[in-house]
Amino acid sequence: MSDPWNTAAQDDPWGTGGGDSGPAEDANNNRPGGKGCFTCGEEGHRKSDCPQGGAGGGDRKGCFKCGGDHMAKDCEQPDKCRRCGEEGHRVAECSQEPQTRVVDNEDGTQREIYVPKERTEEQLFDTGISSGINFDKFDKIPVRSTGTDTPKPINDFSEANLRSLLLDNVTKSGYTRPTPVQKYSIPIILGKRDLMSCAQTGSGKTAAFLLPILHSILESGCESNMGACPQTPQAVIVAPTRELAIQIKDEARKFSQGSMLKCVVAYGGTSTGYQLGTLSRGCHVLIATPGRLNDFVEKGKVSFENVRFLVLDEADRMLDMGFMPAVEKIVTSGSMPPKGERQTLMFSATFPGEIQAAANDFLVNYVFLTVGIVGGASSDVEQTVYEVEKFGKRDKLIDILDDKSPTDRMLIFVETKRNADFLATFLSGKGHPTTSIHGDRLQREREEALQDFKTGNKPLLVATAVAARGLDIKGVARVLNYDLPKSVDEYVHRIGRTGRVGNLGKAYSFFDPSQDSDLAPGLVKILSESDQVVPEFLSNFAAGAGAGFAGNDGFGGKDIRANDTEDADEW
Ligand SMILES: Nc1ncnc2c1ncn2[C@@H]1O[C@H](COP(=O)(O)OP(=O)(O)OP(=O)(O)O)[C@@H](O)[C@H]1O
Repeated sequence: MSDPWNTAAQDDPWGTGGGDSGPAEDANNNRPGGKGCFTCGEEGHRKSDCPQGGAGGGDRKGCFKCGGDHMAKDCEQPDKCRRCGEEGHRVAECSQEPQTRVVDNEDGTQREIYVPKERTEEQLFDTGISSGINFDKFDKIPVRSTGTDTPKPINDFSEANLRSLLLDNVTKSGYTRPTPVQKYSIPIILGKRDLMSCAQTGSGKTAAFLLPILHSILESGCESNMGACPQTPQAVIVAPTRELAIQIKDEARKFSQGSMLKCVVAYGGTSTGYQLGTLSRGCHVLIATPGRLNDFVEKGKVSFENVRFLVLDEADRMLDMGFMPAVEKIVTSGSMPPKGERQTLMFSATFPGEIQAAANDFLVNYVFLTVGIVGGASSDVEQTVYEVEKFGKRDKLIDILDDKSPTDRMLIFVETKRNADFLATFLSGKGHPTTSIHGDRLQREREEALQDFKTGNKPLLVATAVAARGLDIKGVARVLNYDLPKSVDEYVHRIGRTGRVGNLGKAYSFFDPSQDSDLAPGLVKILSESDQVVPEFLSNFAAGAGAGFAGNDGFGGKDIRANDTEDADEW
């Protein structure tokens, strides 16, 4: 019988179609362990380039066990498991868990095939941040929705008629009341409407889309789908970074615990074979970064034919210049139901007008929901901006560190990957246990760095923008913009890693006039809107920069549709 998950694939370490770690990881047809061409057994080329023919349609097929001129099934050598290396069974029958391993590349270098560790069910309930002293103030934040026939908000989770299993898990997560974005978004999504939802960082947007989606899928009854190929998830959630995708998957697993529902994550830098193996066991909700998602669709392992919900988390980041082509590819993929047939949901704390215009193409008759100021900073974050020139930054950082308890966690943002490593080494040398996260680190190192930071083993984390969005980490008391970002929206996301769900936090920023003067007007606006002290030097730079700033436009932001006033409710 043919095996759609390719369990006998020659280049498949987990029996599921591949195991490399880059986005196009299975495209190379590398032999296990990198030992030569599959067709002729020679090293130095791939089977697709083999002069004897091969992947390109040639009829010679070298045995993947011994390299001989016959099919593997006719080989006299015993089967050897590609996972544990033992004879007598194949990978599909192996009882050992897949593990991270290092393989040789054709060019003599090595690469790591990373298999992440799954959180246990109990650990899932341990990760969320407990609500803080200002949680009740959330209810005072003005909420506005525009669009026709907008479903009315709920005041309590019980009013949403969610499945009891979900309500139990919400209670087990420590949620007593919905946050404003949850009060409004849950009934809108349950009312089968498209939604563009904008609410401040750390205000519970993840549960706002997960709960109604999980409810709807559970209501319709979820088949196991075990072994089906392609897998046909009912919900696809796209996130801009790997760590955010993992976090959303863990939240989805947490809320659906005790049900048949399968929530699977797919992201780059990790063994595709391992991820496909997980996927092959069934998938109702797929959370993914765009590159890996498109890769799986192209490989025929995922089809969107059953998609009822498409979520773009951090929607503005998903639709900015860098991500737009990948997102368009997902949305226009042949199997994706057209807008109107699927529900499309977008969430972020920032929504610039041009991004709303782009988003318009993906939504139909949508509700535009704003909780507070579009693009506004959380008022629970105390913001301080220092004027510091490039060469004064390190001393100023040490001053700030000396002023904090050594166990307080602080997230330090820098602009370049090189500087992240450099600063982490410098701080470690000064006796401050520090780790770093950025795009040049191996995925295993990235996840280990986050874990070290979360546990407090390394209370300082130096990061590039990769950690700016969505990450929800307990006990982050302070954020420092060692280098300020280029846009004020990115500033809002960065400082939003602290001061979450009603907890208080502090954000420091080093304003270097030679680099950051264009940001001054935007910063002044953000600081003023969130009742922070605006330093005189910053006002002066802002006045000098003139009208260069085109940021948000105050409370409620603006629904870019012409009928902004139609059926507008303000609460
Ligand atoms: N109703 C609630 N009661 C208490 N805690 C909640 C509630 N809803 C969410 N939380 C917790 O609040 C924290 C922040 O939630 P979440 O990460 O969804 O925020 P967000 O709005 O998506 O933030 P960001 O814009 O930074 O991505 C999480 O730890 C979550 O578990």
